Amino acid sequence: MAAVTELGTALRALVDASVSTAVGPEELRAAAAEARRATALLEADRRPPGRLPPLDDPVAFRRVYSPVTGVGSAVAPPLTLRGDPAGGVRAEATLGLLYEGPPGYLHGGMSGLLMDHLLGAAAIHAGLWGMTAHLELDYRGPVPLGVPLVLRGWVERNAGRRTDVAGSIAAADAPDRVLVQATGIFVTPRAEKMDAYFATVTDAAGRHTPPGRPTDATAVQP
Ligand SMILES: CCCCCCCCCCCCCC(=O)SCCNC(=O)CCNC(=O)[C@H](O)C(C)(C)COP(=O)(O)OP(=O)(O)OC[C@H]1O[C@@H](n2cnc3c(N)ncnc32)[C@H](O)[C@@H]1OP(=O)(O)O
Repeated sequence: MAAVTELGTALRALVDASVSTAVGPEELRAAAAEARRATALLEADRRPPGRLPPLDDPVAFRRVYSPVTGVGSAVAPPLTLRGDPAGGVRAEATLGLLYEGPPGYLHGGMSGLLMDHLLGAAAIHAGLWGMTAHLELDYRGPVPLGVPLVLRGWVERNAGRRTDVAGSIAAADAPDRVLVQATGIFVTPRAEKMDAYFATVTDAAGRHTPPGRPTDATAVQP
């Protein structure tokens, strides 16, 4: 885990530098050569899609390469999710130029990614694992880059396999002024869909590890 985190941290610094650098073409080409060397090192042994990395824990929903929370991911902020005393889950983040949409502000699609994850995590936190069936966002104000943000997700209601969830993004110093408001419907797939989607998913040891067991609400830190 330390090595995965070390590489993820180094890659995030690299990616951030690559989108904010003002150096000339010679330095860019030298950096590209270094990046290709690192890629060749990592390509020596790769896993196929559907086989979880050894450090993933499907019961705790630990995904080390998640594009949102993965400590080993170059593109994840990465967010740390916590149980919110006000209900649901929350995370704090300060996002950089990698995620820029309008100059100085967060790309709207990135808000969608983050909200999808927060809402899904809120459902899981309540013991209601499901896949995103519907996600709707209201963009009420641009989300600034380089400023601490607070992201929240909470369950509104549940009926059978369907869970209605909501969430928000706001600046940490103005948490009541919602910049992005999200609502979503998460559905636990019917059994035949679960089988069709996840029949071949295994952990690193080759054991079948489909997501979504009823007790899977364990990953949020207190
Ligand atoms: C706290 C822990 C930390 C966790 C960390 C990890 C967090 C990870 C977070 C990751 C987050 C990211 C997560 C991701 O990225 S999930 C990836 C993106 N999502 C998908 O790929 C899902 C694709 N869709 C499907 O496979 C199916 O449509 C599903 C499985 C969703 C439903 O197919 P299924 O055949 O099983 O369902 P059903 O048709 O019997 O319907 C059942 C009920 O649902 C209602 N319904 C269905 N669809 C809609 C709709 N569009 N609007 C409104 N309602 C809808 C429907 O009316 C019915 O309600 P009712 O009539 O019974 O009342």
